[in-house]
Amino acid sequence: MSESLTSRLSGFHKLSMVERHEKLSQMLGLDEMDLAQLQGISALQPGLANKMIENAVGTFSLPLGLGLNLQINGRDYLVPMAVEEPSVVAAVSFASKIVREAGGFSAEADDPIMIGQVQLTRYGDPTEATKRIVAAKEALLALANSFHPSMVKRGGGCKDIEVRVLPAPEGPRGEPLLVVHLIIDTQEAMGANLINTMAEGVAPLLEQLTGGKVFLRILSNLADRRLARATCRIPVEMLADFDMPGESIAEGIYQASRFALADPYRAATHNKGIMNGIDSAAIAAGQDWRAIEAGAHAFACRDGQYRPLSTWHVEDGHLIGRIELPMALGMVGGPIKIHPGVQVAMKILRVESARELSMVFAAVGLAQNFAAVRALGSVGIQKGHMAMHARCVAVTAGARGDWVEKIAELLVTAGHVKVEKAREIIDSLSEQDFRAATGTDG
Ligand SMILES: CC(C)(COP(=O)([O-])OP(=O)([O-])OC[C@H]1O[C@@H](n2cnc3c(N)ncnc32)[C@H](O)[C@@H]1OP(=O)([O-])[O-])[C@@H](O)C(=O)NCCC(=O)NCCSC(=O)C[C@@](C)(O)CC(=O)[O-]
Ligand SMILES: NC(=O)C1=CN([C@@H]2O[C@H](COP(=O)(O)OP(=O)(O)OC[C@H]3O[C@@H](n4cnc5c(N)ncnc54)[C@H](O)[C@@H]3O)[C@@H](O)[C@H]2O)C=CC1
Repeated sequence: MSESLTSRLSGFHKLSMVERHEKLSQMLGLDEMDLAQLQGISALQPGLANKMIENAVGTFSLPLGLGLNLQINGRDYLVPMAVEEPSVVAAVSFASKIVREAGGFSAEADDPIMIGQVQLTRYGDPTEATKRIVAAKEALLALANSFHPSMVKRGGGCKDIEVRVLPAPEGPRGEPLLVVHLIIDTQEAMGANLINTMAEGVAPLLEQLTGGKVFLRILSNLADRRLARATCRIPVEMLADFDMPGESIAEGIYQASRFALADPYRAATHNKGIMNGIDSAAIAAGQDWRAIEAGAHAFACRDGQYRPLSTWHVEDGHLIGRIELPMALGMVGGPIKIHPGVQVAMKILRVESARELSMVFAAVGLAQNFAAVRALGSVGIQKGHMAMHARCVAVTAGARGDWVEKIAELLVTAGHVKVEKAREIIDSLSEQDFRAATGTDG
């Protein structure tokens, strides 16, 4: 495995899957088991699936693609992406190709600090209850850490206690809410289970200190102390395309950013585009993508209005993009060391820490967004997206084998990417071609 591996794999998408495997083997030293995993031959076995979840009746597959061309902080990354939607992987690779020519992404991530919440009720006077909890901070920290001494040895564990008094919501009980936050360094883990253990562990002492009653004890997915950020800076002239000057493309991207900043209806779609990339990478890398989603959307409305997670503006002849969002990821825990597909994905990703993984995901999100808003602000999304979606349309209409590409091309040329059109094309084929195209020639 070479440190200087390049993610710039021009024409990778034109290779057959076998050729792509050969290329990956050469570059990353993947062994036969890894390749068998990619080919689905040694995919997640039912026996293991039965240990992972309840009522297991089988396993479920998704296409796995490789996001290419990514360069972050001077290092190249190949990003495995598990996703069912056409054009997502192409879009990340496309955007990353432009950004690397402009110097690549810069990214950074906070320390892995998470929040565990304990909800206290019937505590009496909130000021007095708060005072007692704050006074017992050292005892609470020691108690929390006693449930995970190995985390403390690693340099993590519960680092601080905060008390929040929140106004009572509408309803019959008028008591303000008293919420204790455990501020926990989870090191290389996403941390949910260990945080929950600590939150449950300190609850009896909190009840004893305040005379109150604890109800919920659980982590917060609004991981706003564990943010990842990525930026890119592209000379405007590099954006020229579709017979349009770079200035016009940059203007379209800037207008997309303004639209999303002003309007939650647009911001939701803008952020969906970002999550196209992040979720796909998260699924492949065995991360809890519901936790990432929940954190991202809660963070997006932190000032009271739902806003975009990324912004774009032009400065000194450069298009500047920025993204910032919570990123609670792990290199250990959950399915990460168990799922065989995740093992291969991690070999391909070559990240050494949860922080590094967070930076990669942030850059993937920004790349995905760049590709979408570049298309949306110029020729529209359908041109690039529908060209790739045409293959799914052809399959839906009954095409099989090599005929899928042929029919997809005919659909794009006809400018009519619809199942009815694909059926019409298939029905118009000679009997021999029809049989070949629909896989019914025996
Ligand atoms: C689709 C492209 C990339 C085509 O763009 P293109 O101009 O045909 O690409 P190109 O031929 O210039 O190729 C440049 C690079 O892109 C990659 N690439 C190019 N083609 C392929 C391919 N077939 N398979 C794999 N990779 C591909 C590949 O890395 C290639 O480098 P090369 O290998 O040539 O050195 C472009 O039109 C694009 O980025 N469109 C946007 C697509 C998009 O955003 N899709 C997301 C789904 S839509 C959605 O759900 C979100 C949305 C839109 O609602 C979000 C929002 O509203 O903000
Ligand atoms: N609201 C949410 O997001 C919730 C998520 N979950 C699930 O919890 C799981 C994540 O919980 P975790 O506690 O992260 O996983 P986990 O319960 O598998 O624990 C990870 C363990 O790895 C060990 N470890 C070894 N080396 C480590 C290192 N260098 N740094 C840190 N820990 C190290 C620690 O003992 C730690 O407890 C995910 O599967 C998630 O789906 C569970 C409940 C709620």
